[in-house]
Amino acid sequence: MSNRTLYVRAAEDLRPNERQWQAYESAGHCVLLAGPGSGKTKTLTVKLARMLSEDVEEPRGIACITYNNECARELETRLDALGIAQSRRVFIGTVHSFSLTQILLPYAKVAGLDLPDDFTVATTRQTRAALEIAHSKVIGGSENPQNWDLRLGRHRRRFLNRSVPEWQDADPQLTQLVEAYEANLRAKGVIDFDDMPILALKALRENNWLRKAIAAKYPILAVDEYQDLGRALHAMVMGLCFKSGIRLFAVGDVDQSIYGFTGANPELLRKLSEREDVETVRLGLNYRCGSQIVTASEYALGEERGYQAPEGAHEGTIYFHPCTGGYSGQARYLVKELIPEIQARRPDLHLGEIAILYQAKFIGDDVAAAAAEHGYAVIRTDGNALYPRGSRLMRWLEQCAMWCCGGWRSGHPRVSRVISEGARLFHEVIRSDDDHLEFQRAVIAALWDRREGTLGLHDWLVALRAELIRPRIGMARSLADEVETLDSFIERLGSTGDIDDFPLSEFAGIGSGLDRINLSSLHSAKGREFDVVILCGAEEGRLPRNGASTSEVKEARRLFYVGFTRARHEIHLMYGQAIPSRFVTEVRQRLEAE
Ligand SMILES: Nc1ncnc2c1ncn2[C@@H]1O[C@H](COP(=O)(O)OP(=O)(O)OP(=O)(O)O)[C@@H](O)[C@H]1O
Repeated sequence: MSNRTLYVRAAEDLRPNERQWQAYESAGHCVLLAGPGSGKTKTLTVKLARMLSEDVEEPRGIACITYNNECARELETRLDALGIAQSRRVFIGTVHSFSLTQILLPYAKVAGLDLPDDFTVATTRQTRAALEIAHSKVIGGSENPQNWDLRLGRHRRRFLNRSVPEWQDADPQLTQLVEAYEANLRAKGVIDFDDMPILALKALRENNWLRKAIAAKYPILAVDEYQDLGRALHAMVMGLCFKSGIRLFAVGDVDQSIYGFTGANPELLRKLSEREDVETVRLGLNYRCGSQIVTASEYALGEERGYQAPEGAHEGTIYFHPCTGGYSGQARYLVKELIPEIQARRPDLHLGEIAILYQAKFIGDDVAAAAAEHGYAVIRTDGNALYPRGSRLMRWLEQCAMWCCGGWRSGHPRVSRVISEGARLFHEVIRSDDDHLEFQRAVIAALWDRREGTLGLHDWLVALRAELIRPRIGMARSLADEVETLDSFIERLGSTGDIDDFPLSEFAGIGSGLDRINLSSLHSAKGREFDVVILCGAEEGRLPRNGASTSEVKEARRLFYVGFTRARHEIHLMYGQAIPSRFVTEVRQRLEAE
């Protein structure tokens, strides 16, 4: 099927929804504002496919930016279904990777950023060391220098323009710490994560030709999850879209803003939508959640938004589970009683359609331990996951594993896909057709001899690292931190590591995810959907936290709302019976009063 047929067919779903169709037909800057499950991402992806085919001529393309690697992963999957993959014409990724790969790596030198020619991305070890040295110089004392990490980041993101007097005056000690820290990084020839958008913005601001160059390559910029993207991206959008002619298609929801602690400000989206030169479209239907869940979601948010389920939608059910025994008691109840009960009631449901969401990773530890004890396979997406689920390198290795464990026979995934994704990952070193051919041969040779699900994952990864990754990584500057992720995972699997080695087939299963329960932090569940959502640890002290300020309580409430609205058919709220979260209590009381 041609790409055009794919998106034209997908667009037919949008046609009955007048407002989705309006956004699909928009010709200028467009901002789509809407609640959970309203089809923002769906409309964005179909519109993107259309714009790529009808509005942008080769070799020009489209850049699509989203909040984190998880969201980028979701977008890539959805665009893939429309026949669109990352390519020279299509950028899909975070604002950090856009800044690094589209602005800093190609243009840092000519843009006068004063970075060493061969700068790379700092590893965690390097950033920690740089902070330690800066701390001993500027602050001193016996406290842990890493305690300053959050404040340091916030200060850097707050002052995107350092030529204002407040940069020196607002908090002189913190400014000195930032300057010493950055000087230490530069002395090592590296930049860190926060540097990426900050330096990219600086380069764009100071070089009109650079804005034109980006506009020439990407005449259209799409942004998903705008409410969480922070001030640097907003400033880039202002410059690129409203001064340099790039057309904007942005989607977001102020009520789902959950990254205030990193400096995101939902007001920026509101302001954008109020501009006269922007067509703002608001969607009102929630296609994801059953009608009861849609109604209750407004109780969860504590605001009336008037969202509705489409006519004929299923009802959906909200369950309350007061528990005893702390988080481990909730985890035991969950795997011993609740999940078996759901499986008995709905024998056709894949475990991959169930998500257990929580606010803190240590709750995930309890759930993971209980699940392991009862023989449930899980996929974790939180700070204690085996490896960061958003890692592009690990994701590619998962695909390689799927190919070795049967994909070579079934075509899921196809070898051409494994090769093209790998080539994109190593795009800095695979430049010519010959490079590509050589890479293709190396991938096939490395995987062909290892098509056996019972192989130990540790040795399999060590071999692929040696044959495919190490020979290319030296020149792939954008992948330095990814390799650190792989190295530390291999170390953890090794004989002195803290996790037992496991068979390749299990690793491949992580890639496909069908028969594994999803364990995820509430933050990482953003943008995703599941048939059954179990929100555990929904209690006072945790959601919201003890001592939370008014704005933190509001953000905790939005986080609860995001978790609540991931569910299609069932949402289960689980909490210590003596201390249900005030948000749970409100949902319950308002449902009882109906
Ligand atoms: N017009 C439509 N007709 C039928 N289903 C739709 C339509 N629009 C969206 N959907 C379905 O609704 C669900 C939610 O869509 P999507 O994930 O795009 O919403 P969203 O607004 O991005 O959600 P969130 O903000 O909660 O992440 C998806 O399963 C999608 O396929």
